[in-house]
Parts: sequence; structure tokens; C-alpha cells
Amino acid sequence: MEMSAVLYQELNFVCINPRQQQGPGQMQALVLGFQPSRVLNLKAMHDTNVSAVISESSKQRVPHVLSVAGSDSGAGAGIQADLKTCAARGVYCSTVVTAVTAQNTVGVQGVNIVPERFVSEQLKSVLSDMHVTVVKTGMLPTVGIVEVLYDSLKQFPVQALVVDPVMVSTSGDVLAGPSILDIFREQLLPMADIVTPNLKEASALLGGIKLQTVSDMRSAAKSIHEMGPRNVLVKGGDLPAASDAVDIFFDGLEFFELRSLRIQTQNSHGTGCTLASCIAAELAKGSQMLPAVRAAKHYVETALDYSKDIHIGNGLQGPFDHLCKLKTNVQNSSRLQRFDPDDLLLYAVTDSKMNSKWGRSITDAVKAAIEGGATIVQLREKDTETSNFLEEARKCLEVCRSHGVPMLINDRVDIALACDADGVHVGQSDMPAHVARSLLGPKKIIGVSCKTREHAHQAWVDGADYIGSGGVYSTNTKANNSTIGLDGLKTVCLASKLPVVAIGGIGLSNAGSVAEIGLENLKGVAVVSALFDRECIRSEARKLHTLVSQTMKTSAVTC
Ligand SMILES: Nc1ncnc2c1ncn2[C@@H]1O[C@H](COP(=O)(O)OP(=O)(O)O)[C@@H](O)[C@H]1O
Ligand SMILES: Cc1ncc(COP(=O)(O)O)c(N)n1
Ligand SMILES: [Mg+2]
Repeated sequence: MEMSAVLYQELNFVCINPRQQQGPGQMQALVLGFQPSRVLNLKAMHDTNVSAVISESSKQRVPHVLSVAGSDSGAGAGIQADLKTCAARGVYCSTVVTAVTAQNTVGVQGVNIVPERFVSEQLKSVLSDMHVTVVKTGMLPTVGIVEVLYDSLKQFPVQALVVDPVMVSTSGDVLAGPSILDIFREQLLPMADIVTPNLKEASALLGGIKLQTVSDMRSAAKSIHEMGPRNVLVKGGDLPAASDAVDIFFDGLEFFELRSLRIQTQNSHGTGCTLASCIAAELAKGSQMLPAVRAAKHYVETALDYSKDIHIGNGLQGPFDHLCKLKTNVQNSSRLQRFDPDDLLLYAVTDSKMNSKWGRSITDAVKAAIEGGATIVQLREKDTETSNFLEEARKCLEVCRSHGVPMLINDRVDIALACDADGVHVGQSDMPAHVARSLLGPKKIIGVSCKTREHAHQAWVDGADYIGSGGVYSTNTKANNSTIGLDGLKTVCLASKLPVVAIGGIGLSNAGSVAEIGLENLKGVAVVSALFDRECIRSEARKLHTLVSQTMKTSAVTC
């Protein structure tokens, strides 16, 4: 069973229709992290026929999102935004139109609701034939339409359901009235893998309470989670006086505060639809939930930034350009976000020997690590020739950028400069951090390996952004590396104000002990073999992410 799970995952989710592949479908659902109860109708897997799974791979089914939403004639939001988002993310998108709106940059001038029997007919046409991976919902204007959707999903189960509970447009026009709230709470939310209300929608779901602060958003996410969805994202695009765009993600156990720069623009019509369809697209490609949400937030930020000055229409709510990446080399432009110490939580460090041992490219390994939950990546390629390294670094950077994950280069400042990586990590015998800083400039991230108080102090003086401290335990990825143990790690943490990531021999068996030392500036663990010397990088990353984030949270409370 375990073996099949591993093999199935490495096939990159080719078999995506659980109705036709009940055994492997169940397996895939588990690997993707969706609870079997959500993947309706699936039978327990007793005897996975691995060869059948492999032959399925030759069919090359594409990841497919079905958008069940309203049409926006101005094409900034609704079905049109979903189609463009999925296209931009390389995912097929089919559509079931629930309403046709006459809408522009001024507001919504009219709404024509599609009769529920015809919504049902559209759902049947698509779901009975087209191997949908993920359903994303937007404007669901009547109780009857929610009912037919619920029935269709029971009849034709999919791997995940993303619910954007659209009620009011950015312009303030009502798209679905309060009459749908009960059925949302009772039927749709308990079935959802994630629900993504904005402030007004979260307030409506909770009976009209006021939501004005990030702390209110946390309480709202918790209360909405009690209605049954597996994950909740309360979006803070409309948070008053917020300098960052802050969203709160809650998976029932942990809260994550997802921040990005707030782009100064009027062209923010359709951000919610775009965010939800991008989450759906990333899930359809095999991503875990939190990395999918992070990637979607980064995509919205990048597209808003690219489109901040475009001018379409005379109203206050302009559309933005979802396909900006096709027009310029936006994906290779610099990261927008500042360095966030919380990015150190699960720090993946690559190793060329391990990748060749398992027959993987660096890019595939990095992609799997990110999809499993790695929050920052360092390319540490000691045996790769410079030209190959640069080529791979460019490919990896594309993957990292599209997920909003920072990518650093170990030691090689030249490679970091040549590919415009987000920064470097230097050891005590590499280029001094202050020299790297003067070459890379103030915006890049610089990390320094430190074993002692003195190293930590020097890193601060040199203008480093974080410290990598270790080896905490012994490791065979670094020859002649002395270990400092948990005590040495504590000494370094206490000696510095810089955020610290622990490194050296850390894996599932001991990451918990590291994370529970409970010092405020210990922000995460860096792992090499525990990810890249494993058959299934994605599932190892997922397990490590859960372990480290939960342990850190508990220790932070008790300290
Ligand atoms: N000006 C902005 N700059 C950057 N991100 C933004 C901006 N406005 C909204 N967002 C982000 O867009 C996403 C959609 O949020 P929001 O606008 O609140 O939803 P909705 O469109 O449903 O009202 C969220 O991730 C939010 O943080
Ligand atoms: C058909 C349709 N669906 C959804 C929205 C919400 O988008 P926004 O909140 O950005 O106005 C919209 N305006 N129109
Ligand atoms: Mg908005």
C-alpha cells in the first residue's frame, strides 16, 4: 500500500478521474491530501494494480478545472477571469454559466439568471464526459442552482471543490442575496476543500459581524471552519488602512498569515475570482492546499503589479491582465515580496548527487518539494558544471517564482547574479556576506552559516538577512562538518536578532525536537536528504511541513 502510494504520486497524477479509476483515485486523493470523505463516492482501495496505473500514464490527461460561475461582460471577473487564469497557469478550464451579467468598470447594470435545469444540463454535459479534476464555484445566485450543483457533485465526484462564496461585486452590487446563505452553510461548505470569502462575505456567513482587523479575520476563519470546509481563506483585500494585502489561511489546526505588497491600482476587479481559480488550477496540477494558496496569492500580486497602470473603461474598478506573462518576461522579473522570516519554515536544500541517484532533474525535485510545502529553496550544486548549473537555476527560478517561493543559490554569487536569483547562502569559508551584499544589492536575501556566537554577530554586522545554524546533528551531506547539537543551536539563536534556520541531519525523526526549542528567532528547519534522498519528495515535504509548523506553534504558546 505504502509502496503503491509512493509510486502513484511520482506518476504526477496522470490518473485524475476517480470515477473511472476507483482504486487509484482513492490513492491519489490520499496522496493529494484530500480527505476521502470529500472525494465523494470513492471506494476503499484494496488491490491497487500498479501496472494498470502505469499504463494509464500514457493517456496524458490534462489537469482540468470546471468553473461554475457567472459571466462578466467586462471580462474582468467571473467565468472570463477563471478561463484566463487557468490558461495562464497551464490548466484546461471548462465552464458552467450560472448567470449572465451586464457589467463594466462602473458596476453591474443587469443580471440574467440561467434557469437551474439548464445549469444542471451544463453540469451533466461537462462532468459526465470531460474528466474534471477540480470544481471551482463563483456566483451561485439561487438556492436552486446550489442544489443542482450539490446533486451533480454527488453523482460525478471530483478531487477537490474550491468555493468562492461570491455575494457582492467590488462595485457593491449584489450578485447573490442572503437567501443562499443557509444552503451554503448546510450543503456547499461541508463539501468544500477550501472556501475563500472576502471580508463582506465572511461577515455575511457569520450573521453580519464586523470584521476590521487581522485578528477579526482569524476568528472569522475559525468560525467558518466550523461550518465544515477543510480549509478557509479569509481575504483581506478590503481591509481598511492595511499597507499589506493580508489573507488568513486556516486548515483547522494552524493559522497562516499570508502577506503580499498592496499594489496601488484601481485595476483590482476580479481579484477574488482569479485567486480562487488559480488555487483550483494549482490543485489540479497536484499541489497541496497551502502551496496552492501561496502560488495563487503571488500570481494575483504579480498580475496586479504588471497591470497597475493599464486603462480600460471609465469606472473605478478596472480589470487587470491575467495573461501578462505571455507578453513580457514577467516570470523572470524580480520577486515582489520582501524577505519574510516565516519563509524559513521548511527550507529545501538540493543536492546533485541525490538527484542523479533518483534520476531526477533539479527542477523536478524542486517542484515536488514546493508542491509538498517547502517555503524556500536553496540550490546547492557542488558537482554541477557552471553552464548546466546556470541553465537549471533559470528553470528552477521559473518554478519558484510561479509559486511565490524565494530561491537562493549556495555559495555561487556569480550564478545568483546571472539568473537573478532571490539571493545567496554563504558559508564561513565562502565569499564574506558584506562582499556578497555589495555585489547583490540591498534587495536580495543573504543567509550565512554560523556555528558560534561570533559568527552570528559578524553575520549581523555584514548585513545578512538570516542565519543557517548547524550541523545540529551529524550528516553525510557535508564532509568534516562538526556538529553543534541543540545547545549550539540555542547559543546561536540567543546571540542574534536575526532569524535562524536549523540545519544538519534534520529529518522526520528529529525535526520535532529542533522545532520545540521554542526560541522566538528559530524560524524553521533546513533539510537535504530528508527530502531529496527519498522516493517521494512531495509526501516527505508535506509530513515535514505539518510536523514543523505544528511543533513550532505549540512551543511558541508554551514558552
Ligand atoms: N491592491 C492589492 N494588491 C495586492 N493584492 C491584493 C490587492 N487587492 C486584493 N488583493 C489580494 O487579492 C485577493 C482577493 O482579495 P479580495 O479583493 O479581498 O477579494 P474579492 O475580490 O473577493 O473581494 C487576496 O489575496 C487579496 O489579498
Ligand atoms: C459574474 C461575476 N462574478 C464574480 C464577481 C466578483 O468579482 P469582484 O469582487 O472582483 O467584483 C463579479 N463582479 N462578477
Ligand atoms: Mg476585490
